[in-house]
Amino acid sequence: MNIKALIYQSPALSGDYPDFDTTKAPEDPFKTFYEWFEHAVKAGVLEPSAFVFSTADTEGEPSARIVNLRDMTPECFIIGSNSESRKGRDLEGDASVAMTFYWRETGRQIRITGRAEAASEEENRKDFLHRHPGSRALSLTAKQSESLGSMEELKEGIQEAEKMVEENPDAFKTWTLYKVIPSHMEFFQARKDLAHVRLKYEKVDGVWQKHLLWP
Ligand SMILES: Cc1cc2nc3c(=O)[nH]c(=O)nc-3n(C[C@H](O)[C@H](O)[C@H](O)COP(=O)(O)O)c2cc1C
Repeated sequence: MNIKALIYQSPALSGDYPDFDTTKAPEDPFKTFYEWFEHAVKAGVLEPSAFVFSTADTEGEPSARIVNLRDMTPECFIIGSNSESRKGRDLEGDASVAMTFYWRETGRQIRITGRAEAASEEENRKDFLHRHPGSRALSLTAKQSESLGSMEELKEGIQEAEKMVEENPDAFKTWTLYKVIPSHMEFFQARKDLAHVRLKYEKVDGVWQKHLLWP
């Protein structure tokens, strides 16, 4: 097994990348995020809403996984998950999070750090009811990240939950929206000549400031 050889067979950062003119970047990083997201959708980036969501427990033990962005407001990014999962438990003890998007097709990375807050019960209930019945049933099994004995056990759990959703569509337990309020956002545009462009926004005294970073 020679993984190094395989790695060298797959060239990194070799696409036909768009320009990122930082002199025209908006003052508000949420606007930059929206522009980049819209560009990703138009450029045919696969699953642009999937990103790495990192948390840590109270001992500082890190943990990261892919989740989907569900929405964005002028102040926050919104994800949905199970409050009893590892990330849910981490967030109860330490609200610090990192979000990392990588869009291979456009050579773009976005890094966001900030704090996550759980939405109100009413917001969670509304969002839960908008979900696909299958996703609703899965989240009602409410055991995300616990050990699973077999795939049969999962199927039975889902069937039971489907019944529960049918009988009481208002039933929701642990489905939680988390709002990430960012303090830092960095936009990285890869370039073939390796003069990658990095623009970092930082919130200082409530005002976004931006500056370039060495690649
Ligand atoms: C493409 C993709 C999208 C996912 N989206 C979500 C999501 O939006 N919410 C979620 O809780 N888990 C999502 N997952 C599952 C998580 O990666 C993870 O397995 C799960 O949330 C348990 O993580 P935890 O034990 O660290 O809390 C997704 C997985 C993949 C591969």
